Amino acid sequence: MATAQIYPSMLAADFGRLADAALAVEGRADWLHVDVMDYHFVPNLAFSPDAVTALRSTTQTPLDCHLMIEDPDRWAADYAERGAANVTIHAEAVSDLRRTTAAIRAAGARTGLAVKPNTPVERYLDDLHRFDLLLLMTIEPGFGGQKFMTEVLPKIEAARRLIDDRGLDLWLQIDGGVNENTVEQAAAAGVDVFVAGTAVFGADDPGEAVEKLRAQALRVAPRLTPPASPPASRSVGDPAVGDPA
Ligand SMILES: O=C(CO)[C@H](O)[C@H](O)COP(=O)(O)O
Ligand SMILES: [Fe+2]
Repeated sequence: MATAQIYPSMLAADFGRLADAALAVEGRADWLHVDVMDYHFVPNLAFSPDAVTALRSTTQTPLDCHLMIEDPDRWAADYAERGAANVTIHAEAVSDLRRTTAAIRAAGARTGLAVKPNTPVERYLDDLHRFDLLLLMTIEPGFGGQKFMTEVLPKIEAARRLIDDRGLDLWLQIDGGVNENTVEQAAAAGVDVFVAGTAVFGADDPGEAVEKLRAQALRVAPRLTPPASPPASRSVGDPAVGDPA
């Protein structure tokens, strides 16, 4: 059993009112997803370390940093030191996976491995035990508001089987195009952590949008359970944060 978790992506928030956006989902969102982009790994630029520090001070919700940068070996630990509770690095960008995951953990954060839609998970089988989270991109990274790639669904199902068969302690996350029309397919395929930007911050009531997405996932996936305690009553460092039930 695993907890169904919804992570609103700050990339879709109003950049002039980021604190308000974070507060709009506080107590409803499990974590906040923060996309870090460097104009090199992806053709877009977002969320410096200082922005993470600032966001960290405005919300109780744990931060999940998704590093879409050319040199995660050099910068990943800094995001953990700035207060990210999870730092995810891209398989296509990392050079020294063992050292970089160790540095992230030493700075006190969980760590995730992200793969683009065409990157096979099988390539990293021997390293999966170093991670807490596996992120399967359901769009080509770089921009929000793209269409969910349904062709990734078999990859999600295969990853779910792999995690279960090997007994890996790994949350399975997807990112890109998650909305009311796609969340159920993904949940049924085996996802437990759903990043959603446009579907949350494009809604009239972002907090309610989070609850609706979680309810949809729970409806179709019996393996998923609701959060053990309301996200509002938890804090970073609390072992209950997002723990599988
Ligand atoms: O990593 C990302 C883009 O590379 C974002 O997390 C993604 O944009 C989420 O936004 P949406 O839900 O609108 O697709
Ligand atoms: Fe992301």
